[in-house]
Amino acid sequence: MLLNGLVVASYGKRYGVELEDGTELSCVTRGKKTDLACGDKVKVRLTGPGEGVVEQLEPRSSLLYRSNSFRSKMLAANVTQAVIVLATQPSFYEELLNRCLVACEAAGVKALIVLNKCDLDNANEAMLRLQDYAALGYNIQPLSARDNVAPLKPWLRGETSVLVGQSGMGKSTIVNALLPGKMVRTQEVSTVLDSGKHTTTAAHLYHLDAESKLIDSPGLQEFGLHHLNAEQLELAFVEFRPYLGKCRFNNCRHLKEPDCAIQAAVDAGDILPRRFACYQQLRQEIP
Ligand SMILES: Nc1nc2c(ncn2[C@@H]2O[C@H](COP(=O)(O)OP(=O)(O)OP(=O)(O)O)[C@@H](O)[C@H]2O)c(=O)[nH]1
Ligand SMILES: [Zn+2]
Repeated sequence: MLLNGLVVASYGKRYGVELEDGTELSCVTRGKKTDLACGDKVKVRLTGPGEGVVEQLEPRSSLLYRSNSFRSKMLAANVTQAVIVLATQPSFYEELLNRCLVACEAAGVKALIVLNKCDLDNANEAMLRLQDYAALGYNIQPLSARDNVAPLKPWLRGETSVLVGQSGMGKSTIVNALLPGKMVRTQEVSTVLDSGKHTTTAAHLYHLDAESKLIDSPGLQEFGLHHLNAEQLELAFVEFRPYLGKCRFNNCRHLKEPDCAIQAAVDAGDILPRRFACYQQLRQEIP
């Protein structure tokens, strides 16, 4: 008999799968397949007490992943929104923010930018840096998760959100504040220590309420986008869209080609040079 399940934890080769009655099974996949992500809907077969095997994967409404030339890593499936966590200190890498935004656009997932640690005194300066992203249409929520996580809650209602961000930005603090009493990350460290593994490979899905889910993913240091093709990449820069198809060459890469409409928009001040530079760097990573 096959049971409906939701992947709520991913530890490399093992998955935590929650059944409809709320119980959680420790599951493996058939053969060498390890292509499941937190948020995946699956069908499982019980193999023993608390154990099962994943037999089927349901179609996904979205899949967020990152990749370099060697491998790709799925971050979360069936999410409606990514919450990109930045902080006033340590200062965030704008390139990583852009890579996250591009991944969201390519996956058809909304992006919310959270600027955490706004209690620190360089908050205004950091908010100013983000105004350019507000102008592009992205929502930005200032936060001081250590003091009060309430301003984040309305954004999460009714959504399946994945938290992404560099280490040290405050993701654990946010998750713990949203799920008081669970001490989520701390608990994870101790269970994983037993197996001698690092915590950083595990992602977890939590129910905030009946309609809202939150997936906590390990801290990112890099965000490769090797899985995108040239067309997906240019479309993922939202401000490029009005100019696409207007270059002299219809296969223009917007790198050094003459009569490039994107370059012209940069020169006219309609596209930010920082975003254009980021595009060019990503474009060079694509064959
Ligand atoms: N001032 C201030 N510090 C905060 C805030 N939120 C988190 N911190 C601190 O920032 C540091 C990093 O926070 P974490 O929540 O561990 O960061 P993280 O993003 O989960 O990091 P990883 O676990 O490495 O992914 C800790 O010392 C927190 O106490 C905040 O709103 N204000
Ligand atoms: Zn061009």
